[in-house]
Amino acid sequence: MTVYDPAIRELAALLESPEMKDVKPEIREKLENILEMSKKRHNYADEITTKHSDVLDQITKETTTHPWEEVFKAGKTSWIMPARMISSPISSQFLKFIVSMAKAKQVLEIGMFTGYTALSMAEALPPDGVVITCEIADYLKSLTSEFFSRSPHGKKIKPYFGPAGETLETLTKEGRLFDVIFVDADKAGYRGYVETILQNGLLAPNGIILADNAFSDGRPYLLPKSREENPMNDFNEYIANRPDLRQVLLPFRDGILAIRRTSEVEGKVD
Ligand SMILES: C[S@@+](CC[C@H](N)C(=O)[O-])C[C@H]1O[C@@H](n2cnc3c(N)ncnc32)[C@H](O)[C@@H]1O
Repeated sequence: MTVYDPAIRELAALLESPEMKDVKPEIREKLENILEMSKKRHNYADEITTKHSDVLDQITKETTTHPWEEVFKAGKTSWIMPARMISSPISSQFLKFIVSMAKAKQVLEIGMFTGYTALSMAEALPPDGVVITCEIADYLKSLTSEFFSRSPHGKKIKPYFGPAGETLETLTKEGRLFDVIFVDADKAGYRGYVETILQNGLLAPNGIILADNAFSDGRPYLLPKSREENPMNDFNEYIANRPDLRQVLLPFRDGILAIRRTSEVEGKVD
């Protein structure tokens, strides 16, 4: 289980630390209970949320067991891709809700990895719907193509390989318009991606942008707020300070910042 809340990680570390040896047993027990309650809350959300499809389950398991370190050592990737980058059943279900509620036909994803969220969103689209997903790592071409071939929804997914900034320019030239945009790639790139999306008119009327990892493991509210050291805070504040946008930070897992145009959120009166 990935723990995203730094307060819980701190508590777990404290319980393992030598400082605990002088602490009264009843206090230790209370602290252990607090940690347990947090795990139970997390597990309860997983239990109650609708389970993901069999193919998404296979992708999750095979991503976890994939030999990422060997692949890197063989020079096939430029870094050891951490399996923990894959999203969870809760995020999968949430994305499916948004795509279906938006009656989306055109979806854009920035950051495909092993295709878990791309396939999740494809599962919620009508037969003529499309998920365009951007990915920089060529190694993932054959892996994801094989994963997508296992699902009837896989044919709705069109991966574009290369740096996402360049792909956004290509998509602009192609005259694309997206109803739902899920941003889940390099954190330092988020601000530029969203600026390009809005400036180049890639977001359809009534469209929504969802930016994953808005909490970035606690960095935005725990680290100094400079742009270089804290790109996720820089992005979150940039969005929060734009009067033409409305946003809500959904505090589940590592946080998702949902963004819409102000004119499409604020109601009118006669
Ligand atoms: C967090 S993972 C995406 C996880 C995926 N959305 C999921 O939930 O299963 C981020 C991915 O973005 C890719 N990436 C990083 N920088 C990128 C860039 N500049 N352009 C395109 N893709 C990039 C990485 O290679 C990685 O596969």
